[in-house]
Parts: sequence; structure tokens; C-alpha cells
Amino acid sequence: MEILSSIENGILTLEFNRPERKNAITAAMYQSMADALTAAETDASVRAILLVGKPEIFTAGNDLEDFMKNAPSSGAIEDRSVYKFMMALSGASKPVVAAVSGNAVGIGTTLLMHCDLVYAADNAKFSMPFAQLGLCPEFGSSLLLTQIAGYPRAAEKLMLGEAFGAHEALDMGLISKVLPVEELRAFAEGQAAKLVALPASSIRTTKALMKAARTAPTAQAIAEENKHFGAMLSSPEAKEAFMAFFQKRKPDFTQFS
Ligand SMILES: C/C=C/C(=O)SCCNC(=O)CCNC(=O)[C@H](O)C(C)(C)COP(=O)(O)OP(=O)(O)OC[C@H]1O[C@@H](n2cnc3c(N)ncnc32)[C@H](O)[C@@H]1OP(=O)(O)O
Repeated sequence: MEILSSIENGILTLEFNRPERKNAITAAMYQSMADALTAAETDASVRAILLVGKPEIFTAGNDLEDFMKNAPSSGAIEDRSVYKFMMALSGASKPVVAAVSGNAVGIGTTLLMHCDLVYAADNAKFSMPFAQLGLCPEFGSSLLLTQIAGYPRAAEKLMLGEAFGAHEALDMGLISKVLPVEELRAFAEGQAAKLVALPASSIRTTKALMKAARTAPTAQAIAEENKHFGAMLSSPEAKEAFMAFFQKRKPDFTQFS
């Protein structure tokens, strides 16, 4: 099972479990998380959701082999499992806690902007190397990171795609707190347990009120990003970037204008 899913004491825990590929996310993994999140909406036994990886890796982002095989998407974006997962996450009415240790690449960082409480270990490393892959931001990151971090910092992270650590992420407002890696999971579970013990309707309403102002602009940004992202997946620049990754070499973008 590449996504471990369990419900215990009111908490739905989703755990990336593909460490041999650095928890890179395949279509099947997105689908299984989308299904679990959708089921949680109507399951009264779930009062909080926890997203975790492994101590040494959160996720290497979208599986690049999947990108190569499935681009361009012949069908509508709405039918893709990544879309179903991200819509289920961003639309979750129940609180979502994320615990990040190790690398959180691409969608691994983007998804955090749709969670509520985000905790990171001191070994966490965030990056959104979309431009390095011949792609562009996805699932609202072009808007949300700009709102969270301000334009100049967001531009640095989204254009240069350089990785940054937990303390910078905290300073930027991307995460809630930094913890030693060995304490991260227990702390995040404790925070989720606190949410479980609170009145569920109050938590749901608080979340809905806090997110209300950004719902429509985020949906608009996602629609706009998707128009470009889908086409860019099959661009020669992206092909060069994906090939270079698997051939363990630097991509050469100088051949493209
Ligand atoms: C809509 C969504 C958009 C996105 O998410 S875009 C972002 C896509 N992700 C990436 O570009 C990240 C690619 N991966 C990396 O940069 C690195 O990995 C890490 C920094 C995460 C870790 O580096 P290290 O510790 O040196 O591990 P390693 O040797 O690169 O990886 C171990 C094995 O895992 C495979 N792997 C890693 N990431 C992916 C991936 N994203 N898709 C498919 N496979 C991946 C490698 O190829 C390799 O495999 P082998 O042992 O056979 O050489």
C-alpha cells in the first residue's frame, strides 16, 4: 500500500508510503487519498485529518514517470486523480493537519497551502521547481504563495524554485511551527487530537469563515494555472527536464527560446 490510511480516535491519517521512490505520488496514490478524503466528509467518526510522510521524506511530488507517460492529458483535468485529490483537500470541511519532514517537492509544498495546521521538522526542505521542470505553478500556488509570503519572496520560490528550510518556511508564514524530527509526528497527532476533542461544528464553521474570502479567487487561479500546466506537460522543455532527471544530468534549456 503506497498510501497508508487509517481512522483511529477520530483522526483519519493518510501516510505516504513509497520511500524507495521518495514518496513520489502516482495517479493511483492521488486517487486513494481523494477517495479517503471524500469518504471522510460524510463519516461522523472522522473529526480531523492528518497527512504525514516518513521521517526522511515527505514527498518528491508528482511521479515524473507518470508525467511522461500521461502527458498530455487527453481527457478533462477534472477527471484526473490529482485534481480529485486537490479538490477534496482544498474543499475539506474538516480540519487538516500536515506534518512534514524531509523534502516536500512540488505538489508536496503546494498541498500544504490547502491544509490548516502545518508542522515541519527541522530537516524539512520545501521546493516548487515548476519552472525548472518546464512547467508553471499549480493548484493555486501562484496566488496562495503570493498571499502567504508576499510577491518578491513568492517569485523567488516559484521562479528560481530553490529549496528552503523549515525556519524560512516558518518566517514566511507557510507553516505553523518547527519541531525536532523525532518529535514531529507525536506533536502533530496531539494537535489533531485537540481538534477532535473540540466541538466539530465550531471547528468546521471557523475553517469555513477563515477560507471564505479566498475560495473564489483560488478556484479562479487553479482554473487559470491548469490551462497552462496541462499544455506545458507535453512541451519540449518539460520532456527535456524529465529525461534529464532520470538520466541524472542537468537539463539544457538553451535550445528553447
Ligand atoms: C502537479 C504536481 C507537480 C509536481 O509535483 S512537480 C515536482 C516533481 N518532483 C520533482 O521534480 C522531484 C524529483 N526528485 C528529486 O528532486 C529528488 O529525488 C529528491 C530531492 C526528492 C531526493 O533526492 P535523493 O535523496 O538524492 O534521491 P534520488 O536518488 O533522487 O531518488 C531516489 C529514487 O527515487 C526516484 N524518484 C525521486 N523522485 C521521483 C519522482 N518525483 N518521480 C519518480 N521517481 C522519483 C529517483 O529516480 C530514484 O530512483 P533510482 O533509485 O531508480 O535512481
